[in-house]
Amino acid sequence: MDTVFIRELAVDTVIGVYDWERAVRQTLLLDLDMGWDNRPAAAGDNLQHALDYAAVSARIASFMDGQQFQLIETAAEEIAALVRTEFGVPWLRLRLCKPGAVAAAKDVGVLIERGERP
Ligand SMILES: Nc1nc2c(c(=O)[nH]1)N=C([C@H](O)[C@@H](O)CO)CN2
Repeated sequence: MDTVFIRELAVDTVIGVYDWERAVRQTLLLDLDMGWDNRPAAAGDNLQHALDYAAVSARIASFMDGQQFQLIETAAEEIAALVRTEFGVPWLRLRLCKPGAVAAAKDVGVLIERGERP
């Protein structure tokens, strides 16, 4: 199984458990590794057989634009389900970061793996 990946995708959304967070938009950063067989796309040099990272990125950004999750755990779970269902991704690893959430930390977030890696 090959991988198609996205690094540091910035998505703006309403996210957080505190009152002030319900009234602002914040930026999350997302790293995504997606299992995919890249050989058919390479053999035909054809995007139609590829997992289109641009389409995945745009869909995630559009989805998160309209959400108001409290926890990044929930956001990560929903993004993972969307990518697996809509793009037919059998396995993924998603790292969702909320930079600045803890002033003394460089970064905080969650890392999840969903699906089976063939
Ligand atoms: N495991 C988590 N811990 C915390 C979250 C979260 O989403 N998952 N969120 C917050 C607050 O919203 C925080 O980001 C505000 O700075 C606290 N802990």
